[in-house]
Amino acid sequence: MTTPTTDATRYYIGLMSGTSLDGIDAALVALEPTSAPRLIATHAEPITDSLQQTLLTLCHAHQVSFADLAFAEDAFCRQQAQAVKKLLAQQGISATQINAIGSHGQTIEHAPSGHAGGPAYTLQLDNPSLLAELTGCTVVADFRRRDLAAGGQAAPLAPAFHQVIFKQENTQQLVLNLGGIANLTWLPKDTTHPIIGFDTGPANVLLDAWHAKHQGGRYDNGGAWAASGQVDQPLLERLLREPFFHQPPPRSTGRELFHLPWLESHLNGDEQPCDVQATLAELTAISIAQGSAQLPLADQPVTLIPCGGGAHNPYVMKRIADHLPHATLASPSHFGWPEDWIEAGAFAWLAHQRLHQLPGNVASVTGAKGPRVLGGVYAP
Ligand SMILES: Nc1ncnc2c1ncn2[C@@H]1O[C@H](COP(=O)(O)OP(=O)(O)OP(=O)(O)O)[C@@H](O)[C@H]1O
Ligand SMILES: CC(=O)N[C@H]1[C@@H]2OC[C@@H](O2)[C@@H](O)[C@@H]1O[C@H](C)C(=O)O
Repeated sequence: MTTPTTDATRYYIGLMSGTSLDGIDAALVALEPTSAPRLIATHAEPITDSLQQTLLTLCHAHQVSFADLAFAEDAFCRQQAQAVKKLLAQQGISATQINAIGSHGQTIEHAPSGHAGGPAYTLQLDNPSLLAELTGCTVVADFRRRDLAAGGQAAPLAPAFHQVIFKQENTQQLVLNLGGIANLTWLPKDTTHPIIGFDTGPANVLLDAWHAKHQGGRYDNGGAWAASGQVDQPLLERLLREPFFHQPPPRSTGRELFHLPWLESHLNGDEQPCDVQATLAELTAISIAQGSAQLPLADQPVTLIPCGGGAHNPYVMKRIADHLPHATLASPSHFGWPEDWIEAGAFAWLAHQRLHQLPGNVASVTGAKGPRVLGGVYAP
């Protein structure tokens, strides 16, 4: 992360806070006309327990007051600004050297097929006007809704960036993001096939929630608790009946489907908690394997690039590797992108795409009618 920059270097900051609600990731990225995006520096701003609770409540609320929404948005935006300021201070860079911040915002609800017959929507809590004011930087935000307006799922958006940073000639690659939700990006060997990418289902969102309920703390470190349990096969089969797992791509999902009450509605009540955790790890692995089986050429050798916080969970990674015997693992760090910084990096790159009037989506991934320039620009 210390490669020298040149005069033509353009700095962007990507801000991402995902479904795990664990923190705001800020990535400083150098984008030069002739080379691949480079990660220069990073800062993770933890989301305080109280803001995490507020956001969780919003995600699962049936009714929300405007005042609560405004309170959460303001608190979230101020933590984003903190993240930017710390990143800049750490690098001795001024706001004027930043071309733009790409702000994903916090997804509160994602309903790409609408709800109860209503219009499709995806809702990210974000206040790009305030962020521009607090940081003095141009902010690009609202990346998902243009893809949705063009008939797409609005997610996942990272596949375009995966192609930019990972693509190698004559190699079939599968990028796996193990966040709250897991998603796959298939980068085909040749250009006769389009890129495919989709959410496969829950990953840490359920593992974290079940662990918090029974063990406390934010996550099952290393998957040790899951490893102490036995997979409950009948429970696994009941969970796998969920129609989302059987949908063809394009598909995307979130906390609105995969939450603790969803899990609890499938329990008999006599399960050992550690066995449920082992079953959730297995559900993550099997739904990824089933997703990969939906891809063309799925049984041929493939390079699997694991990203996201779940890549730090050796138990889940072992279960995935066992279900994908044709895959050879390659660390994203070999490509200059450590696993925890790819999504934030993607939003820096998406901001650059927006400022240059270039498309941010991949229509073959999201199902949109075509490539679209994503996001709105907020001047400093
Ligand atoms: N050492 C570890 N052991 C087990 N799990 C871990 C470890 N480190 C991180 N994780 C998991 O990774 C999660 C954070 O992952 P990440 O930051 O990729 O999620 P996210 O970006 O919020 O999700 P999404 O990609 O769905 O938006 C934590 O909540 C935890 O479940
Ligand atoms: C609606 C939404 O916020 N979706 C997230 C979530 O987290 C992982 C997965 O579900 C992916 O679809 C997406 O995020 C990444 C950054 C994406 O758009 O590629």
